[in-house]
Amino acid sequence: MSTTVPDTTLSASATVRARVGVTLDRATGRRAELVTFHGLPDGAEHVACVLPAPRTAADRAPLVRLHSECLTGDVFGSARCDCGPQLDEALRLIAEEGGAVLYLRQEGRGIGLYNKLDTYLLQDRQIDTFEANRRIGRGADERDYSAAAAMLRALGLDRIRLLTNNPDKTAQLRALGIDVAAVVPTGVHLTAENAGYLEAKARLGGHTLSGQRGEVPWN
Ligand SMILES: Nc1nc2c(ncn2[C@@H]2O[C@H](COP(=O)(O)OP(=O)(O)OP(=O)(O)O)[C@@H](O)[C@H]2O)c(=O)[nH]1
Ligand SMILES: [Zn+2]
Repeated sequence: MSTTVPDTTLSASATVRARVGVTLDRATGRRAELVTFHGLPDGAEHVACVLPAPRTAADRAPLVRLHSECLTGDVFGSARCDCGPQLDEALRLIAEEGGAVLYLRQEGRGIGLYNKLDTYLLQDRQIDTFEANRRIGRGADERDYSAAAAMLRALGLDRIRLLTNNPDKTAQLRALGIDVAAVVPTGVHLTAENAGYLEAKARLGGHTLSGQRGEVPWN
């Protein structure tokens, strides 16, 4: 699913507003910093969760996940999608070697929570996840990652390894001047309930769902 690739010349800059220490009891038990920003291009309250590199970590680009908000999956643990397990996986992997999760307030691939829930009603009638967005007059995927690029720059993370199965994230970040040195696939968190959704993402959205671990150099 390719969205509009942003123009690098429009690439916004942001600065760090606050760094707040927290312990991530649910996912890892590790200390982390929640970072807020001034000047994000879309005005949304995106937040970065930064985990320091353990002393033993190899000297390589930090691991980063762009996680789009999914209240149903992340908070309630809905099995309609794979977001909750992906977030926990990202926090675990990033705690092991250092890096950041950017928690992006892009609920429903950018259409918002109520609209996403409306599309769930359509999906209950066998309409796929992308077509359901279109049926309510919205884009299949309305996300752009300009704010994410600005956050990475403000954190000094210009060169990263990106944890994703979504090629659009990599393409957009690169167009915005972030050096994505490698792509690390996320696991495939398949359930009976999310099988159709994952199949549509692979077939229509170009997501790689090999289930393979191991990073792919990006060039
Ligand atoms: N509109 C819509 N949004 C959904 C649906 N299921 C999950 N989402 C949203 O999709 C976003 C997660 O995007 P995904 O495409 O699953 O994954 P991704 O983050 O783009 O890609 P990965 O990095 O590989 O995980 C979150 O904002 C979810 O709220 C759905 O059926 N319809
Ligand atoms: Zn989800």
